Amino acid sequence: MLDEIIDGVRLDLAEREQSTSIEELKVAARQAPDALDPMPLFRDGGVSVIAEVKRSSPSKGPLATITDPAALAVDYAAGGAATISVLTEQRRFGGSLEDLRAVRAAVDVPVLRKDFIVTSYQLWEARAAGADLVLLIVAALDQPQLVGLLERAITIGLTPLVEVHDEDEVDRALDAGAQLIGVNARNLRTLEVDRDTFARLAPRIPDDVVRVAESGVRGPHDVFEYAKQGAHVVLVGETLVRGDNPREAVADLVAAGAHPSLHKCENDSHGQQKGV
Ligand SMILES: O=P(O)(O)OC[C@@H](O)[C@@H](O)c1c[nH]c2ccccc12
Repeated sequence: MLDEIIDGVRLDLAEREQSTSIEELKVAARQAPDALDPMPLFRDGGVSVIAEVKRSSPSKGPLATITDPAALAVDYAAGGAATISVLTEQRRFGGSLEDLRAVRAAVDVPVLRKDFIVTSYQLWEARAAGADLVLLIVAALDQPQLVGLLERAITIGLTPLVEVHDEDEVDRALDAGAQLIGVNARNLRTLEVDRDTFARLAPRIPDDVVRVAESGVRGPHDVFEYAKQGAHVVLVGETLVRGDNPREAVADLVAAGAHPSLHKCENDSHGQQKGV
């Protein structure tokens, strides 16, 4: 599935490159407000929630009718989301840069461009649209591409969230210098979710790196479990867009990640709970 998605992404990209030059994007990026840094909040005890604006998925088709992505993002932020993720991939996820711009204009928290990034043109697009973070998927990139895009993202002022799904990808992310690593429970090749992925890979990620547990979070219980396994951040899409009160749903997830028994001083060096 990943290769097909990326083929589509490249076709759409070629079209946008026809209408907007990278120079134009650089001008727009310089005019954008300074990027926000999400890292201090992510490192700040408790478990932060990244709430995602997600219209469709390749595995499930349409998830929800989101008529107003900005209003949804405002609800997420009111519920305590530390960052809003916006899917901008069009063909399989039904997203757009328009959604990203609308969300950016509506909230004060950092915004993540969630897409299949393969060229620096997309990084400039993200910054020009007001994004603060970008996703870089290790499985979609060879090592020189990953290193190049990661360094370029940082130069542009973007915080890269580097996504991994197995041991080898964790090592590649660390070698590239990633400071923010997302473990995706969903295998993007088969689209299957395995919630044990995070627990397996987390011990490989050093404590000074921020660990994000991505995908398959059904509710507060999963946040609590991921927190016990050493997650600093959880990224949640489907559960939030399908529910009927996104503000409360985010607040419940935030509360689960702030549970007193998860307090940092009770954690050992891998963030695993001691004796509880
Ligand atoms: O809807 P879920 O299962 O809560 O998952 C959210 C997010 O992790 C998922 O959308 C995602 C993770 N990595 C991606 C890469 C591309 C597109 C989408 C994703």
